[in-house]
Amino acid sequence: MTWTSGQLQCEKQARPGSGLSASSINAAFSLCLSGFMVQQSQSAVFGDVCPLLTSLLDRYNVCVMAYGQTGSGKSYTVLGRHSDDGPVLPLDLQSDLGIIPRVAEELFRLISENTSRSPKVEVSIVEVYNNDIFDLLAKDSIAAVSGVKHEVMTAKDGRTEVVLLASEAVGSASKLMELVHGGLQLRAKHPTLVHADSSRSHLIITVTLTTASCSDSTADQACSATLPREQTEAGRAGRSRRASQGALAPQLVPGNPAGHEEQVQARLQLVDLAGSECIGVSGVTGLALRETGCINRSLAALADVLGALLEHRSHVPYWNSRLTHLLQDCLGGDVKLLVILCISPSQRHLAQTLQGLGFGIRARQVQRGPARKKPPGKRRPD
Ligand SMILES: Nc1ncnc2c1ncn2[C@@H]1O[C@H](COP(=O)(O)OP(=O)(O)OP(=O)(O)O)[C@@H](O)[C@H]1O
Repeated sequence: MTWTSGQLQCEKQARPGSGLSASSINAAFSLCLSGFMVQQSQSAVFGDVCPLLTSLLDRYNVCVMAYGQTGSGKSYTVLGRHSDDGPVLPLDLQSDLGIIPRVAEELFRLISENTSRSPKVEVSIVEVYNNDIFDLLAKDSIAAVSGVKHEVMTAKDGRTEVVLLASEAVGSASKLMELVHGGLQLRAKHPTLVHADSSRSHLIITVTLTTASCSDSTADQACSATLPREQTEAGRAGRSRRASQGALAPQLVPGNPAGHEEQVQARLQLVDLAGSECIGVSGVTGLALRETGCINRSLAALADVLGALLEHRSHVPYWNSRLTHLLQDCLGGDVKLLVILCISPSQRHLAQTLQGLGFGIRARQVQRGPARKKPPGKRRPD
C-alpha cells in the first residue's frame, strides 16, 4: 500500500526464480497502477469497504481479506496502529484506525438509520494457528480450556461450519470493538527479524446479522415487528455457544415455534491473514520456524484454490488446509469478496512482493459471477 511510482518502475522486469513471467509482472504493475501505487489513507481504504456494509444489510454475504508478506501492513490496514488500550470510538476521520473499528461504527450507524429492520448482531472470532482453529472468544471461558482446537466441517447444504464456536450478541460499536480487542490479546504473535510484532495466525472475525425474512421492503417493516422482542432490542448481551457457526452463505434460519417468520442471516467476515515469509530473511528458528512453515503452506493452499477457481477446474482443493476449508464459502461461494493486497516498499522484500502481486492478479482474475442475496420468504428444504 505504500509503493511509489518510481520504486515500482525501476523493477519492472521478471526476475529469475520469481515464478512470474514478464507479462505477469506487467499485469502486476497494471494492478498496482490501478489502485496500489499511491499511499492510501486509512479512510480512503475504508471507502472501498463501506459500500459492502450496505450490501450486508441488504442480506448479501461479504468478506474482506488482507493479504501480503509479513510486516507489509495487513494488521495496520485491518485493525489500525497497535495499541494495548484498543481503539477509541467515535472515530476521528483523520485517525489511523483500521477497517474493523470503522466497520463497527458505520454498521451501527446504518442500523440506527433504519429502525424497521433492527438486525440482531453477533460476533465470533477465530484464529487459524499452525493449521488448527482456535476460538478467541471462548479461550477465557470455563468451558473452553485455552488451546481447545475446533473442527471445521462442511454441512449437508454445502456450508462450511466451525463446530462449537462461541458467539456473542453486540448492541454497539464499542461493545463489538471490546470483543475484538479481547480476542487480539490472545492472538499468537512472535518477533522476527522482519517484524517485531508479527502475527503468527490468520485472524477471522465474523459478524452475523439476523433479520426477519420478508419478501419486499414494505414487508420488511411488518416483518420486523414479528421478531421476538429479545431479538430486536439494542444492547442485547450474553455469549452463546452454537452447535456450529456457518461461514458465509446467507441462510434462512427457522423462526420460533410460535409461528413467527423465518429469519435470514447474512455474514461479514473480516480476515487478517498471517504474512508470507522468507525464512532466510525473517531468521526464525524452532517454534517460529514451524509457524512460518504452516503460514506459508496455508497461503500456498489459498493460492492453489484461487488457481483452481480461475481455471474452472472440477476439483477445487479447499480441504488441503484448514484456512481454505474455513474460507470455502468466501472463496467459491455466494459472497462479495474484497481482497486487499499489502506490499512492502523495501527492495529487500522484492521476491515476496512479486509473489504477492502474483496472488493479487490471480484473485482479480477469478470470475465467480455476481453474488446473489437469498430470496426472502423462501423456506429452506428440510
Ligand atoms: N500505511 C502505514 N502507515 C504507517 N505505518 C504502517 C503502515 N503500514 C504498516 N505500518 C506499520 O508497520 C508495522 C508492520 O505493520 P503490520 O503489523 O500491519 O504488518 P503485518 O503485515 O500485519 O505483519 P505480520 O503479517 O507479520 O503480522 C507496524 O508497526 C505498523 O504500524
